[in-house]
Order: sequence, then C-alpha cells, then structure tokens
Amino acid sequence: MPFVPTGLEGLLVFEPRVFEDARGYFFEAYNQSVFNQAGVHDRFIQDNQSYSTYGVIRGLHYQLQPHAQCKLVRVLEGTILDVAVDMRKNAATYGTVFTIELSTANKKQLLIPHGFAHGFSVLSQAATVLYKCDALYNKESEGGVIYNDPDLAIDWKIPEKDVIISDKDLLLPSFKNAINNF
Ligand SMILES: Cc1cn([C@H]2C[C@H](O)[C@@H](COP(=O)(O)OP(=O)(O)O[C@H]3O[C@H](C)C(=O)[C@H](O)[C@H]3O)O2)c(=O)[nH]c1=O
Repeated sequence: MPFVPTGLEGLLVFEPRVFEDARGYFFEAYNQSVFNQAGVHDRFIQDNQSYSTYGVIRGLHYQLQPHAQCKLVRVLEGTILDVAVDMRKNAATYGTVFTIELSTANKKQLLIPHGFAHGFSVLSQAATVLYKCDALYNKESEGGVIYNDPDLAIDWKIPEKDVIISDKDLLLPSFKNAINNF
C-alpha cells in the first residue's frame, strides 16, 4: 500500500514504488488511478515549483474556503522538512503539527488536504519543491500562521541565525489570531 496514514484525517504520506536498475531509477510520481484506488479523488489542476537555498522557510500558508487547496508535495532536489498544521476547528487533531523530511533520497510525498497550513524549511544546500494543487491560486483568499508561533512551537531544524524568510511571512499572524474558516 503506497499510502501511509499520519493519524491526521486525510493527511497521507505517499511512498512510490521505485524501479532501480543499472541506469538509475524510475517511478510514477503521480498516477490518478493509484490515488483513486486509495480513496484519494482530488483532481489536481495547478503545479507549483519553488527553489530555495539552505535555511529558507516558506509558510505557513493556506487558502481559505472556497479556494482551499489540497497539495501533493514532493522534492525534486535536496531535502526539506515539510510541515502541515491542522486548522480544522472541529477536528480532534485541531492545532496538531505534522512534520516529515521529504528528499530526493527518500522520494516520499505528502498529501495535504484542505484545512491545513503548509510550510517547509530547507535542510540541504538547496531544494527544489514541486507540489500539485486541486485549486487555483487565489491571492485574496490567502491565510497564514507565523513560522515561530509559540503555541505550535515548530522545530524547523534550522538555527534561528540561519533562517531566511520573506518580509511577508514575518508579518503573518499567530495561530490563535489566524483567519480560519475551516
Ligand atoms: C503560491 C503562488 C504564488 N504566486 C506568486 C505570488 C508571488 O509574486 C510569488 C511568490 O509567492 P509566495 O511568496 O507566496 O511563494 P511561497 O512563499 O513559496 O508560497 C507558497 O508557500 C507554501 C509552502 C505553500 O504551500 C503555498 O502554496 C504558497 O503560499 O509567486 C503565484 O503566481 N501563484 C501561486 O500559486
């Protein structure tokens, strides 16, 4: 079974079947039939890709309803600590932080359903991250939580002196003050 539960509803780790031979390797990064058979029916309509150097933290971001995005995150180059925070107020796991290393080496992917804030830190010298989305970008519906929120206390595995973050992300609200319609 290529999907590994995380204990948070809808948040799944996808571990593709990798075919290795003397040339290198091959794997299906995404196959709709495989996902559908696992009960995952999200229809991805936008692919995003970002490149970041060591110490960069992007996030925590989400889009509010009705523009919420399910994301399927993978790493093309490098290693990241991927972070998903459950923003679903009625969920028993509301406020729970899930972290996982995604890398070129482990080829793991993270499926993040609607209602989660998403971010990542770059642990390698650089990282190229690709993620599929089931809803289009909608700037007006963007929400977020500041990376160093004291209640979430996320360990991004980057010394504070090395953190590189956008001015926009430094202005994000705390978890308890974040705009949230999930
Ligand atoms: C997200 C997005 C951005 N943009 C434009 C807007 C800005 O001019 C520029 C950089 O955007 P931003 O600084 O929001 O990029 P990230 O900080 O990597 O944002 C992402 O970070 C975390 C990890 C996420 O999961 C979200 O998908 C996304 O918010 O790309 C677009 O044109 N389309 C898009 O879908």
